[in-house]
Amino acid sequence: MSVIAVEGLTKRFGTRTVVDNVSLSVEEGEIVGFLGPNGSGKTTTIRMLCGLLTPDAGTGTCLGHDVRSEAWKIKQAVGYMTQRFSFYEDLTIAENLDFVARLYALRPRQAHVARTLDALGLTHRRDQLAGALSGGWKQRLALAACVMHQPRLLLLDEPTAGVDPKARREFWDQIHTLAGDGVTVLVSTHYMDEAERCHRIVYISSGKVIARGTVEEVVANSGLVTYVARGGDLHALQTRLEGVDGIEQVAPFGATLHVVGSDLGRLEAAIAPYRTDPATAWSRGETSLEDVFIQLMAGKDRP
Ligand SMILES: Nc1ncnc2c1ncn2[C@@H]1O[C@H](COP(=O)(O)OP(=O)(O)OP(=O)(O)O)[C@@H](O)[C@H]1O
Repeated sequence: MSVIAVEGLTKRFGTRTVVDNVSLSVEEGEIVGFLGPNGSGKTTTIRMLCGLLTPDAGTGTCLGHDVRSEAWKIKQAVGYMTQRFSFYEDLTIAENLDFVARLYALRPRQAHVARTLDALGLTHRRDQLAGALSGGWKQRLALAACVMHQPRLLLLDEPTAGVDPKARREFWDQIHTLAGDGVTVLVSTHYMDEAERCHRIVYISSGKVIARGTVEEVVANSGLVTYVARGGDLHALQTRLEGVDGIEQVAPFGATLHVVGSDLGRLEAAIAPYRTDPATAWSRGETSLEDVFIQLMAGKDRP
């Protein structure tokens, strides 16, 4: 049985439908990335999955519990990390975890706290005040608090926002270790490198799922083709290429310019006049996940 199996989840706030007919199926041990622009409905979907919001329409289960009638069972069973983890800044790491252990009525409490500190590499910092921790260590404490009751499903809402790359890398190593032990993870993120660390991704826009699959599948299904220009005055070239028929995106990447279109023939025709400049070398490039997301976001804005 899938760990998450929901169909047609819908949520309205007033007259606005912010989650519109979302279906998701996630298997044990899978890490699924949940992506989409700000306000697209990721948090609202996650809150329906963890039993904090009742869907206006749709059915399904999380960890085998019904999302409508057994929300209280889901709340106890999942590990949910909110965008803003709140903890007591004037308590130490160990004291914060002890408090969480009380909330979940874990016994023996000290053993649960010690095991979690150890698993998350927090033992040597157990007596540090939470308020004095750097962003990365705060996130690690947040993860510790959400895994201490050993949930089989983690719902993580932008867990690494504002955290430096090294701490994000370590955080993701922890996520993969947990998944290796069979824990299932649904994680929302705006970071492309994090999307690439997921087994699968689901992209939501205006409350609707508009792309899903492995990163390779999502890139391939986008149908986008990319040329890379190198050398010469790339800034001037960018200005000239923007808005040219057949070219949908022009973006600098380091010392190169990525030129993206959705039709190879039209893209090649569009760049042909500029390929005569000997200062600039052109080659076919890999379309990036970021190119695809920019395209998906642009599509949303079209009438
Ligand atoms: N309780 C609420 N009442 C009214 N509108 C809400 C409520 N919660 C969320 N919304 C609106 O629903 C839409 C979706 O919000 P949601 O937080 O689910 O998006 P998100 O994809 O998580 O965004 P972000 O990436 O910025 O976190 C937004 O327009 C938001 O303002």
